[in-house]
This record gives sequence, structure tokens and C-alpha cells, in this order.
Amino acid sequence: MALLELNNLKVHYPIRGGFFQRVVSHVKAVDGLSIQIEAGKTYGLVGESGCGKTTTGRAIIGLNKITDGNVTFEGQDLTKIAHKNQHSLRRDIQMIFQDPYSSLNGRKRVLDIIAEPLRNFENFTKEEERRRVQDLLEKVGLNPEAAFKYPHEFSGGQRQRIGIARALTLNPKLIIADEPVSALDVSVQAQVLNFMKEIQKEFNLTYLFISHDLGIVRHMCDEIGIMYRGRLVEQGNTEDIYENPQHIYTKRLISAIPNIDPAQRQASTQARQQILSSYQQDLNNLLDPEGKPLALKSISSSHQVALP
Ligand SMILES: Nc1ncnc2c1ncn2[C@@H]1O[C@H](COP(=O)(O)OP(=O)(O)OP(=O)(O)O)[C@@H](O)[C@H]1O
Repeated sequence: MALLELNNLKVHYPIRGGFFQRVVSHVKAVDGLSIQIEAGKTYGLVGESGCGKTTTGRAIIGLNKITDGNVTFEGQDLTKIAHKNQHSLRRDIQMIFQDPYSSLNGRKRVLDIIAEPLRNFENFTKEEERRRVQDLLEKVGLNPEAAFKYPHEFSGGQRQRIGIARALTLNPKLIIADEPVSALDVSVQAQVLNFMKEIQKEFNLTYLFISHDLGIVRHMCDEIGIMYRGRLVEQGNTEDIYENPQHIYTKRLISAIPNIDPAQRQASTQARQQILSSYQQDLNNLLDPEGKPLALKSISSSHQVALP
């Protein structure tokens, strides 16, 4: 049984107009989307801006109203179960947002940001809460003292690690990562993506990975779905689709990735190896906000990022 299933999902936004602000039409942001994600896998939802990726992610966690179709998590239809049970099921699904600069509340300490989901679901004492947050900070490679600082005291990559720690607080089964690195510069992108892969095994996570970047998706995902105007035009095993795209739209997207031509691939792989080893050096030299070396894990060869 798939962990998450979308069955003919439709999300239409009403457009209002006229004196009485009546609904005059709809934007069919998602219009009949069906996907299945197996536990422990990463499914990439890919497509150009405006095709409905974010709307899909938000509908799964209940931030957007579903017009039709359903979302099934561990066999339970999220659109049908009682509100109380929805609440407990939704602790198993967390989201990492695109922009680590705006998605963390700048007026709250990191402790309060990461503890927020805990406060909605658990009755932890202040001491238990602090311990849990500081454990998570260590897991994401930050100093536990970061708990008492504010988001503006961290770099973009560090902030995204804080966002990841917040998503991990409740030990979720599924994480929806909506363009998790597109606001970061390329060297930091590699660190965050590799880190997401590392924690996937440790925390037994399943990812729905939303991105417009086919290079990154190829590195991250077991399966992909190519989305166009609210629907899938093609889905399947990532390598199969990259090697042998069937739909004209997929072919166009893939042909637009630099260095995807097999003749050039070997050279670009060597170039990537070189860039990655220099990133590794940068990683080793990374310091936390207090100038101490960060406890980062190394990039293993199986976790290499396809750089542009
Ligand atoms: N609140 C809203 N009201 C009306 N239309 C909306 C709303 N939010 C999104 N849309 C429209 O729905 C469509 C899908 O938007 P969505 O943000 O899901 O796309 P996306 O693929 O995630 O794009 P991007 O990569 O640029 O974030 C777009 O046409 C967008 O303009």
C-alpha cells in the first residue's frame, strides 16, 4: 500500500468579480492529479512555474480546499475522516517551505520556532521541550546554543536547517519539500540536499519533493511526475524518464537541462566531482554563529548533487 495517494485531485480557486463579488470563474490550478508515493521513497513533482505544484502540496496538508478527488494517507482518506483524527494524522505530514528567509518568524527565538509543532500536539514541560529542540539542532548540524538566537543571526543554509528541524520535531512520516533550496545559492543547495538525503534513512522519511529544477530532481528522486497545467503528462522511474522521455513536454524540459547529452555527460560528471570535493572542503570549514566548527557529515559518493 502506498503511504500517500492522490486520486483525481482537483483544486480550483474561485475568481470573484462584479459589484457583489460573486464567483465569476475558476483557476483550475490542479485538475485531476493522481499519484502514489511508496514509504521511504522520494517522489519529485516537476513542472514550470504556475503548473500547480505548490497548490498540490498545500492541499495535502490541508492549507488549500480540495474541490474534488481525494488524498489518502496510510489508507485513510484525509478528506473524509473526522476533524479530530485529521489533526493526529496531520502530525505525520510536515512541510519544508521554499524561502528560509521569510518562512521563519523573525520575532521568535529558534527554540520557539522549532517547538511550535510540539506545543500543538504534545504536553511537554519546558525542560523536555528545550532538550528535544537542542537534540534536533545537533541532528541538523547546528550548535544547540542556536536555540536561544533569532533567525536573522543565521545564513540561508543554516535557516533552512532550522526549517528542517522544525519539520522533524514530531517525527513525521512524510515531508513535503516545496522548492526547499531554490532560495539558496548553489554551493549551499548541495549541502542542504545532501543533508536531506542523509536524514531520510535516519528518520525513515518519505519525501514529496516539489521543484522546477530537473537537475536537482534527478539527484533526489526515485520517481517523478511531470506536471503541466494542473495535470501530469508523464510519471515513472526517474532514470527511465530522463533516459527515455515519452511526452513532448517532458522531452522539451529535459533537453533544456545543460549537459544532459550523453557525450558530454562524462565530462560534466568529472567536473561535478571536482566541484563537490571543493564543496566538501567548504563544509569542513563551516563555522557556527559562534565560530565553532559545525558537526556536518561528509558527502558520500552516493549522495552527489547534479549541479547545473
Ligand atoms: N490563491 C490563489 N487564488 C487564485 N489563483 C491562484 C492562487 N494561488 C495560486 N493560483 C494560481 O494557480 C496556479 C497554480 O499556482 P501554484 O502556485 O500552485 O503553481 P506552482 O507550480 O507552484 O508555481 P511556482 O513554481 O511559481 O510556485 C497559477 O496559475 C496561480 O496563478
